[in-house]
Amino acid sequence: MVNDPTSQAIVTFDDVHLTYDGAREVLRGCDFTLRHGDFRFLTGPSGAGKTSLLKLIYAAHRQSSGRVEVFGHDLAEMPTADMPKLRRRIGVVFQEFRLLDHLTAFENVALPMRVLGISPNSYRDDVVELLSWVGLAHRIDAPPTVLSGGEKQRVALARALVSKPDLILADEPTGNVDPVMGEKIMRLLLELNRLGTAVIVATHDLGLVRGLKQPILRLKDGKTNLHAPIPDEAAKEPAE
Ligand SMILES: Nc1ncnc2c1ncn2[C@@H]1O[C@H](COP(=O)(O)OP(=O)(O)OP(=O)(O)O)[C@@H](O)[C@H]1O
Repeated sequence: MVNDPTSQAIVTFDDVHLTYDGAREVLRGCDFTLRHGDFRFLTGPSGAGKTSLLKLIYAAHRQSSGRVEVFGHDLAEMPTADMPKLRRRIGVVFQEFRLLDHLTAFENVALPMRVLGISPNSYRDDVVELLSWVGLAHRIDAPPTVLSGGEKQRVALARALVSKPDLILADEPTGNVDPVMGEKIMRLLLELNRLGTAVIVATHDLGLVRGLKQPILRLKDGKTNLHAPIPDEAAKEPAE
């Protein structure tokens, strides 16, 4: 098993607690491991802490106690100067998109590559292909200000994928799109996962989760529990 990439932990949570403003404890002892090639749906009621958990992995928040390791690094020990390097390996699709209004859709998707100083010749085709794939070939020169919520969401998804990250964190990536596009986005994430990318998708949409046959990390009462995939015929959330 030495150097077996499938055994590599990408994310490890060890008794992780998170309290906002010293008052409400959102996470109350989360323990889980995400390994190379894993796909997990992260489910739980609104306000359960799904976005907060993803933000801890991305080092956008710091846990109150416990240990968060990403790519083998203890984030509490990691110098701030090393954070950009870690984040480059993570593709994020957060609910608030964070697109730049003065750039076109193409430029927004290309931005992570530009920031890395990569020559446009080596990513231009990938950006065009990704935008076509998410159904936005005709909007390539449009700024976010003229795009719908669903279109912005798809630009954000393309931007998260362009650098071919080792880990994708997607927060409700199908929240603003119609069911056909939602299914297409999920199939793309599954395909990337099959190619080796670890993926966590936070979602309320149990209709989408059902039938995709992926394990579920259920967040309830501040704790995570791993569940088997929901079978096609079942529409309910997994029982505790
Ligand atoms: N920066 C913050 N400061 C204070 N409280 C916060 C902050 N971010 C989130 N919260 C609170 O933490 C709780 C969990 O929020 P979070 O967004 O992580 O839940 P969620 O499961 O992603 O919810 P949803 O499914 O509605 O998006 C909520 O009660 C929220 O109000």
